[in-house]
Amino acid sequence: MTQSTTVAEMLSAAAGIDHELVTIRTEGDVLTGPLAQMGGTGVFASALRQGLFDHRCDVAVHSLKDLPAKDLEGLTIAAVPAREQVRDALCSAGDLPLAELPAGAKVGTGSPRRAAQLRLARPDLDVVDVRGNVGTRLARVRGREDAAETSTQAPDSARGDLDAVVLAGAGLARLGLADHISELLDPSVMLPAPGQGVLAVEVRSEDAAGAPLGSALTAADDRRARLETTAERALLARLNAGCSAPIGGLGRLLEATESETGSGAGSVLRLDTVVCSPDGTSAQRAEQQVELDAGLSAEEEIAAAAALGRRAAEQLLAEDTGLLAHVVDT
Ligand SMILES: NCc1[nH]cc(CCC(=O)O)c1CC(=O)O
Repeated sequence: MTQSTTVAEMLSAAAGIDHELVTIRTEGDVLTGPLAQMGGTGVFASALRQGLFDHRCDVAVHSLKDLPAKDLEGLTIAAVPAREQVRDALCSAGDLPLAELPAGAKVGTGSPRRAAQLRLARPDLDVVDVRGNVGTRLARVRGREDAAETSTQAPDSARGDLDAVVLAGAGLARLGLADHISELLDPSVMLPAPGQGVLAVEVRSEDAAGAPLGSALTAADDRRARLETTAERALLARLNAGCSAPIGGLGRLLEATESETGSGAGSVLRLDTVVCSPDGTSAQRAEQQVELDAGLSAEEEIAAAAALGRRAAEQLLAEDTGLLAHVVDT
């Protein structure tokens, strides 16, 4: 609701039109139990997409990370606004960083990707499955019991029973809860999910260009976020993996002045990836980059970003350590 309000206000101001917020409950909101066992991708996205097809709404606002990596006929991701905080955040009792959590500390996450990387970094931790919205998860941390929204008070048994939780920094930032962050985890320790921290504004394809929304959508699209997430999602698509797979991927656009290639005025798009065994005992990594020539058109840049994601996937598949077979349908 917070994300959708932000996007609705931005689009309606840019297009000079009114808007109405349409609330759609998704399976991901309603079903309980581990997210990883909910039958794969789309638990947050499918109901919103049906709302577009049914004309119950004209614009759907997703967390890009929750959208299946393959395009859906008839719908277009017409805008990818600028990325929020991309890192995962540790929220701990006493504000301890990950390295200083006591041995055996109970750390909550519902994400196989976060669980596996936590175990890789700290095999001694007790990683606990948690669900619920951000406030409910924060309230599981000792000393942060008051973080739960009053409307969603969890039972006492599920409050203050953990030493820490790991949540997306972006979600905390968007909800004004960033002061609960004890440490933003470095991507060398915890690679975020492909698409993390980025919203996807989806419309029926025939509405993507032209009045009244076309130019407002174009203005809302951020080149950096578009390129980085195109590479990240191409990785997932090529691996046939969804957001519940223990796979991290982070694209980074390094502008000409920051990139170390020293050639031309182009920028460099870099993609770091990790595939983890679900138990967090092993991991496979691939790093790839591509130079984006200053003369490329927007379409050519996007095609190069998608090729980068596929190349990283091919590298992971070629190395064939046996790990991928456990986490995706290859
Ligand atoms: N899977 C749920 C989900 N989808 C997007 C976010 C966070 C916001 C974002 O990454 O944009 C979250 C919650 C979380 O991961 O803690």
